Amino acid sequence: MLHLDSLTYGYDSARPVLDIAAFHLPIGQHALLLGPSGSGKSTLLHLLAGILAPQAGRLEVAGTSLPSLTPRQRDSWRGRAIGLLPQQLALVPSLNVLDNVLLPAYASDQRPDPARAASLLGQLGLADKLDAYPYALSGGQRQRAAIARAVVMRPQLILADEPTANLDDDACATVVHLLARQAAQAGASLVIASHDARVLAALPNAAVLRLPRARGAA
Ligand SMILES: Nc1ncnc2c1ncn2[C@@H]1O[C@H](COP(=O)(O)OP(=O)(O)OP(=O)(O)O)[C@@H](O)[C@H]1O
Repeated sequence: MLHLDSLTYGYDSARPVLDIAAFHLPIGQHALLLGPSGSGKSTLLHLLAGILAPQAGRLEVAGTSLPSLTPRQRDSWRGRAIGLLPQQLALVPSLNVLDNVLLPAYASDQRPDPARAASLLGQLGLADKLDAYPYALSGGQRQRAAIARAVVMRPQLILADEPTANLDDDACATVVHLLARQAAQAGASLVIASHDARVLAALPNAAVLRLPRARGAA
């Protein structure tokens, strides 16, 4: 599913943020990117999603070598292959919950499937919130809507950025298990970036990639 070798990335070419010798993840397995703040977890998720392009090294995701794609090809590939659960959930305030979940289809020119979106929202306990707007949801409900949006297109890989930040222990375990279950149902692998050790306890079989503290960081 993932093949990373000699992968480097820096926002400024003089100072690499990431330098990964090797990391390989078999299909269907889950991975945790662990590391302190500033170690490059979000940067790596953006590389895996094809939002950023590496400066050097091998980066293969679900059989596609990302460095060989143009930015436009990466955008189209992302729409088909990747489900993203960003740190700031990024629900669109002017769209109701159902339309927020259908957004990845509109964004990638694919046919929206409202029945599937509604069914996912039902599984996530939001059956009565399809017409609600994000402002009228609790934080946990917004997060579940964002999980539905991340899996609705049956992506090969789901990328979740700090999904448990600010959650208590019970809610933390619930969110990790929801993500893992939805990934399994969609036939997807799951990569969670986190500095929260509780995520490891909730997903004990995941492969772990630990990113070192950034050089020069306190
Ligand atoms: N767009 C950007 N331009 C320049 N530098 C950036 C940019 N985004 C991140 N950085 C820098 O890259 C480094 C890694 O940031 P990143 O957000 O990937 O870390 P992180 O491990 O996800 O941190 P956190 O746990 O705090 O979210 C940091 O030093 C950050 O300041």
